[in-house]
Amino acid sequence: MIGRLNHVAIAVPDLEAAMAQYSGALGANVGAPQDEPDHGVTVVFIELPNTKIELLYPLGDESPIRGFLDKNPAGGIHHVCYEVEDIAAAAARLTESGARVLGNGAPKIGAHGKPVLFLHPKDFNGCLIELEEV
Ligand SMILES: CC[C@H](C(=O)O)C(=O)SCCNC(=O)CCNC(=O)[C@H](O)C(C)(C)COP(=O)(O)OP(=O)(O)OC[C@H]1O[C@@H](n2cnc3c(N)ncnc32)[C@H](O)[C@@H]1OP(=O)(O)O
Ligand SMILES: [Co+2]
Repeated sequence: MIGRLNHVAIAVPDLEAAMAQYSGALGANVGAPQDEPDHGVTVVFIELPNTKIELLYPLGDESPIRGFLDKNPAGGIHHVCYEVEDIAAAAARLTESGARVLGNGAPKIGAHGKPVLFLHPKDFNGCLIELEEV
């Protein structure tokens, strides 16, 4: 069911500083900040030859990553995103297996304009998983 690794997301306490590190010290191709108010984050994508890095910074008072940054003030790996062909079928299979699909269970449109959903980290070895339909 899960396919390619679409991105690895890193929550950062200072978006500009993280962008400068990736473009400067790491010499990577860093995109422009993208506000995603429906998700409570500002994202920056860094294109790599085989996947992407997604820098995450809180947007608004209700950001779902605020708690993560409170616990990890220097930042940290926040989630991994796997691609799936059929997100509804994936959600049904995962729910059937006893995994928790976060939110109201319905996919939202993510940063790439595709449906995404999230699985509770406690159900997957402490790893927050995002699925993106491609
Ligand atoms: C524009 C979309 C973009 C895209 O790629 O398209 C995105 O990726 S948007 C990314 C931001 N959105 C989300 O992360 C939505 C899903 N996340 C959530 O609903 C919450 O973050 C949640 C429920 C995973 C955690 O919320 P919160 O931290 O407020 O709750 P708790 O403190 O109760 O956490 C419960 C438990 O989980 C541990 N935790 C929290 N976040 C993570 C994490 N990223 N990775 C691993 N573990 C995590 C937290 O420490 C708690 O553990 P405990 O042992 O009980 O203390
Ligand atoms: Co993501």
